[in-house]
Amino acid sequence: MRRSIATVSLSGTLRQKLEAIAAARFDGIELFEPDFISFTGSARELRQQAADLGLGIDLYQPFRDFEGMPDDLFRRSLDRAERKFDVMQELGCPLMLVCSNTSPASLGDAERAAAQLHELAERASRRNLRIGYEALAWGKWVNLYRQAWNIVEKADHPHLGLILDSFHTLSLRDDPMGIADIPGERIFFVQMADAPLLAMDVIQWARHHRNFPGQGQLDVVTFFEQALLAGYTGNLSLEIFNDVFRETPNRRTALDAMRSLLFLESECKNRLAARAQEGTDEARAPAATRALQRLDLATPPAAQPLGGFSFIEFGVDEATGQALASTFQALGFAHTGRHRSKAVDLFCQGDIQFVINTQPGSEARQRFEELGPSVCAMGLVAPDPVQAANRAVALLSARHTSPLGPNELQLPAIISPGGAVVHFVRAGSTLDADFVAPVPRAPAPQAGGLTHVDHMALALAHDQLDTWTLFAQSILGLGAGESLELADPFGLVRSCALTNAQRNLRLVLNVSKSQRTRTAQQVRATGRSGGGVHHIALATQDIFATVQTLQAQGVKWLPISPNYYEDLLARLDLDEALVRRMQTLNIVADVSPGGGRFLHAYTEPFADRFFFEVVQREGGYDGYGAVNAAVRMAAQENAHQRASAGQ
Ligand SMILES: O=C(O)c1ccc(O)c(O)c1
Ligand SMILES: [Mg+2]
Repeated sequence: MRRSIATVSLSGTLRQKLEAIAAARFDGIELFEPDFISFTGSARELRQQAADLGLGIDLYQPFRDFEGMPDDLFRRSLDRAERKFDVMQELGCPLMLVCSNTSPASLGDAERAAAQLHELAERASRRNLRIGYEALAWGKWVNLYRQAWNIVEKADHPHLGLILDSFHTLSLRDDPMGIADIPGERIFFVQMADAPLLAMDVIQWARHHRNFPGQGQLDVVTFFEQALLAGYTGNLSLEIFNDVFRETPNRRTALDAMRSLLFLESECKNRLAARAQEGTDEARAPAATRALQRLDLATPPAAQPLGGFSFIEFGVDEATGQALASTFQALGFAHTGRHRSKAVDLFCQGDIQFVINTQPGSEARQRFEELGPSVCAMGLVAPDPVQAANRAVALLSARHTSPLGPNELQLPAIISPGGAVVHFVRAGSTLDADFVAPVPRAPAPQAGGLTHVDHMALALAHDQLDTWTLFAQSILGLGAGESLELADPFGLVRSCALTNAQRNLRLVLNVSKSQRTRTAQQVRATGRSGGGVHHIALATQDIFATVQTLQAQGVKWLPISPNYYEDLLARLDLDEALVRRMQTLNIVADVSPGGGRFLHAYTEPFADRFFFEVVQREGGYDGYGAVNAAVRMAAQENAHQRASAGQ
């Protein structure tokens, strides 16, 4: 299919937008009229620039408030259209988008609307142009694709067809299932947009909060599959009005855009293949088969069920490495290995492997120079690591190869947004082969009963959230969970959780909505890349024993206000003796309606950057203790102020 994107979706001047769109290998653009009006060159020059970049100008949009007008206004609009047709011919653009009328002057008479669109299509046909009619969710009379299709059918002109936009249909919770019954050749264009579910006015939602498929919560796969079942073979296009995209570097946005289309195509292809084979849907099976035969939908290697974190690697300098090693040992990690050929150390506890990399000149070290102490790489368990990396590359991740020492294994790896390396490793494999027994630097600590990494939380710059969400969904196969706003003493932090179906790989993405929160300060401190690890949560089956043991080894737990425990007693039906024990150990709690319970405690931050959390999940608890985040952030701020005052 031809892949295109509306110019409104990206930041920059029109010229810069075209360059970013071409670099991401799109076939064409939807030219958003305001972008053309403010363009400094002529239509012919734009046509040439686009052609030089290998881009077609596939759609001119939008043409507003046309159909269903009183006669005098209709005549004036025809003149307006003829002028736009002149421009389109100069641009070499074959199709105009007419969106449903929002004018108070318009009349709700479908016959009139059809007759007027017929006339417009007739005028367009004289110049070999075509008209596509789109239902806007807030059109005065026409909001639904069925209404728009009804008018297109009535108008009955070969140069008039329907334009579908997933946002308008799905935002109104209209049923897309009827789309498959529309003749595919009468659908002239399909615009795709996803969006988070927000309770707000639909115009505001549409003009500020759309995002790419795979970044939101609308069922865009079902929508697009319906168009394919209808027999649609035209453009697969993105039209995204998004306040953050307007300021995000447009090369990244364009790559995300292409990734989202490849992902959408492959998801639809899987659906169609299932429909064609299973015989579960007799009525649609032939249409699914035809669509698969006709279309060259993207086919990345299949998604795999990833396991959890195999290892997490920290890139630091020697001094920070020493401090981190002490922290790990206090947390009950044994120093089990020294790398054969590099300044790299391995610390283990349960199934957790932490790596400290201080190798001068290494990428880990470069990352430290750029970001400060952070996670530079991680290993994720995959049934077939090579295929997992190949899927990521097919979905536009950069492949990563590291310089190998003697006898070292090359793990398939890719670069995640922001630059950390993601390695894929087989279940049960360890890093031991690359490491030898270290010279003991300190008496071995007592293990703290930590078993595995429960989740990793990242602090991201605000324009990285959508990029990360798409990466996590399309490449790591995670699904979006709760998205919450948490109150820091100096502003709100949005926290979005993602997890896989097996619940053994969990990520939390934090973005500060204020410039003044600790999260925002940490993100700023990481410089250009904007973001890094925020905290790492480690699981235990006995948090009381763990916290006590680790405290005795020097771990400093974040002090929680006594008021918190009084509130806990009032709020939750917890045993008082239990709560008092929690209080002595600074353990906090959450419960879920289904009877699940979450007990957790936070360490004081490491180097003012990230912290560790110890967590105990019980009874199917599936969240992250977000109710306690405000208390945690206030406690961190108090600790920070105390530390600053003490200096
Ligand atoms: O917000 C708008 O006005 C607008 C214009 C054109 C479109 O295709 C659309 O989906 C929305
Ligand atoms: Mg649209």
